[in-house]
Amino acid sequence: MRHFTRIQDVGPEGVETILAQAAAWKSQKPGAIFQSRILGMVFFNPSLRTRTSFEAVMLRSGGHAIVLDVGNGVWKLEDRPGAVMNADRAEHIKEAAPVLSRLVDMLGVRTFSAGGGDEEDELDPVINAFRRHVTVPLVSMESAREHPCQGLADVLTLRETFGTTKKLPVTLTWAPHIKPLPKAVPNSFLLSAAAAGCEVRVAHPPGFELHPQVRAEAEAYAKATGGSVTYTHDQDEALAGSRAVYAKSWGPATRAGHAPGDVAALMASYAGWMPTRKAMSRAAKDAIFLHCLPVRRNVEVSDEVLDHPSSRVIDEAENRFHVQRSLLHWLQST
Ligand SMILES: NCCC[C@H](NC(=O)CCC(=O)O)C(=O)O
Ligand SMILES: NC(=O)OP(=O)(O)O
Repeated sequence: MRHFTRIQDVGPEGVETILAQAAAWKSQKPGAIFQSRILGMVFFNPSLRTRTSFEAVMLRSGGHAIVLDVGNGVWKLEDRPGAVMNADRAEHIKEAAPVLSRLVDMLGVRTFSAGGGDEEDELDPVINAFRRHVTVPLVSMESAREHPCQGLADVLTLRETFGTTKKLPVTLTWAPHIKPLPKAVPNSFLLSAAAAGCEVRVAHPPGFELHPQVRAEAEAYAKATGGSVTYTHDQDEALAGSRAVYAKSWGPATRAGHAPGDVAALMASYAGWMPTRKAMSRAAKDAIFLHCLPVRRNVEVSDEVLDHPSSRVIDEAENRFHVQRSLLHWLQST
């Protein structure tokens, strides 16, 4: 049985297979490939695109989706092994995952970082608790470490624009925000772009490094695909000649010793990292702008960048549908 909670579950080869099918089915609709199939979706956090795109995939392919919002009409779920459940979490994932598995054909879970730090995010406790206890294919709808469906949609968008991603220079740039956001999206863009053979440049202020294990994994993909990954604290240097600019905010590498106010102040001190047209003008003439959304306008990215014709953020969101249709089919096919 296959699961997809991280890019490592499919590797560069699987990325190619899933994206090729997604591209083919985008132009030639496959029909009722999920006839009478049910996708269960468990949300610990809010969503607009993920919820709608997965549900649309199932409905448009002859299947059905059941959406559960944890803590809102659904029991709060415990993930910790051996927990004494004397607080507000009434049900353990040890029961919830196998019960749902008896009732649906595939299960999706969204569970953001709990803010316990980078090492905890690497362990990805909630999605991995599901992974241990499901008996149907499990798909990540964003967890603490990765948002792999987003990564696939990002690469499909690059391919549609440029034809190929082989050695394509792309920049993943840190962007400002009012609070420290999770690293799942930057991790996934880095991993997916490296797996697709891009020349990935990562720009962030000092102290916002991505986890060494994520970087090592990206390095291995780049080595295997003829791509490359480099890091800089100089946004302009990264942007020079880039064909795509991917903006995303994320929190500092470690919050140890930072009071919440200090982190906000630290992030505010880098307000100048917000992509503007001036920054975009350093990129290649045909450069596109990407962001996973939702985006806080004029904090994270300026209006002029989001409203410029070079922005592909809406296409990128639509591509979630196409990659997920292909992915769910791939998960079901063994
Ligand atoms: N699924 C796409 C991004 C989700 C999440 N963003 C957020 O939580 C934004 C919240 C805000 O702007 O208040 C993140 O960065 O991982
Ligand atoms: N990009 C993305 O996952 O959006 P949602 O959080 O709205 O699902």
